Amino acid sequence: MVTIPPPAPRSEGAIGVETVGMTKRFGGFTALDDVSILVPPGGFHALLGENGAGKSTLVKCVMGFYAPTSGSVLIDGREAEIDGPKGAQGAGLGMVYQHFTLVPSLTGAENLVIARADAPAILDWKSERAKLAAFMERMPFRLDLDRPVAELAAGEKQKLEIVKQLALKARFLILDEPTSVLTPDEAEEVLGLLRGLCDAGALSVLMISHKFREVEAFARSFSVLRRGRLVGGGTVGAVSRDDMAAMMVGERSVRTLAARIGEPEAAHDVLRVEGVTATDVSGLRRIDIADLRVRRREIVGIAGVSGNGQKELADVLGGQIRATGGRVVVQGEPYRGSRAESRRHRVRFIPEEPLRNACAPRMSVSENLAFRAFDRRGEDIQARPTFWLDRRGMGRRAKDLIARFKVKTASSEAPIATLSGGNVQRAVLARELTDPVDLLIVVNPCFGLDFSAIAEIRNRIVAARNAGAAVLLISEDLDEILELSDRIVVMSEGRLVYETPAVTADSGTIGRHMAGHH
Ligand SMILES: Nc1ncnc2c1ncn2[C@@H]1O[C@H](COP(=O)(O)OP(=O)(O)OP(=O)(O)O)[C@@H](O)[C@H]1O
Repeated sequence: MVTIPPPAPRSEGAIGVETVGMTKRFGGFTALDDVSILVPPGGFHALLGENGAGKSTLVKCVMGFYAPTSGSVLIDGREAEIDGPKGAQGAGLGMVYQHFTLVPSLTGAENLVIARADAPAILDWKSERAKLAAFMERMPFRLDLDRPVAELAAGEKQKLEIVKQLALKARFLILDEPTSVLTPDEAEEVLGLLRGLCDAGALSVLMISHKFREVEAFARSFSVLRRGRLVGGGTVGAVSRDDMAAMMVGERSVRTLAARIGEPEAAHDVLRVEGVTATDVSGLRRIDIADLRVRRREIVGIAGVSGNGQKELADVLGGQIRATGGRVVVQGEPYRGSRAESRRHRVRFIPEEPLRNACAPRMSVSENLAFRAFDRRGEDIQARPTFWLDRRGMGRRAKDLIARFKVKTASSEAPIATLSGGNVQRAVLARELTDPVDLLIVVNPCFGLDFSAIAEIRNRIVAARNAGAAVLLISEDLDEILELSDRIVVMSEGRLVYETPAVTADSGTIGRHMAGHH
């Protein structure tokens, strides 16, 4: 038999990438089990799966962050030895993450130059600029490279991340939920441009996404992972959305959103923010909140494009930064977000990026679940303090919460940082939502979660409201705000600029206020 050797590698244009029998074990746990996926040159392939399905593990094996337990990566049909991120870059592979990796204080041009592995110690800016200008001519993205990254909107930053990878000569790009920080319009633009590059044969894309709409609009083919195994896939358009969802979750049914029960109690303000002014650490961003009230049994949704002061408002309420003026009042008393005050008024705060902001990453799931009550007698957080850690009690409580909130973890003693993003989120919600709550403050609670986790978490928020909690929901996801809120307030440039009851809300009007047209 004559075997035909694969064609000699080309030095430009899209490359095809294939994983063959990829398996990755962490100790006794198999995160990835014999997964073979092909992205042809110029392909746009979506990788779907619930939180913890193994998507990140697969792409980390491709990028050389992890050495697979077995299996290999083929590039244009040839086996590739990728021994780390530098090797991946040399092989034409690039990755764009959910969160930005740019240096905020540097301009776009400076970021592009320092990203190069061969960046010289002393730069000849004139020649670098000329090279960059020539490179940008060939890009479909228009970007102002002279502005510091900190001043760019999220969509611009994401474009710059992509341009950076293309400048590093990526011919196969992995995108890990690239649109989670973008407005719908920005997402359309960025994905449309990438699809254009694929169609022109300049790039191949593998995109991790939880958004069916995006997958249907931009990807050509898809694969679905479930519990580390490849369980389905095919051509986009040939499979219905329901069938894709069924492949992701298997036999389980997904809950639909629980109904809101009872009316907000107009006479009972739980939270009042009165004339609060504050400035972020950089001193660049200022908020000025004239009057915000959240009542018992009410969800108030704060809508806004990322970076319009939502983070600073959350930081004031969470006690991370001090207000420079005005006051926050909870249940009629001044409130500064201390642990004692939050315990007394039963305030729970779920910040965004919970692994970074609400967990000790290297401590176990069990210890992280015990943060609220570890120094109290028994399991009641209102109880008197104790000096001894009750490890057995902590373990019992952790196992119970893990089961009730369906946290997927190898064990309650595993470091919480080893859990997938969605499962960290579930663990934090388990900790914050088990005891009675009077005021719940949540920031982007479903960021990066799959649709069944989203349904579950939104249900928990509505259940807290139905049980009488006042809920302040700060979210960049307008669909989430529209779905959950009783009342919607738009935040723009540090101020609350528009308010509407959710029943009569018009998303077009809200969108215009979000975009700064008041
Ligand atoms: N370094 C590690 N050590 C131990 N277990 C790990 C490690 N990294 C991942 N896992 C486990 O492997 C499984 C797959 O995780 P992975 O991050 O690949 O999921 P994912 O599909 O990307 O999820 P998400 O959508 O939540 O990001 C999870 O159960 C996770 O706990």
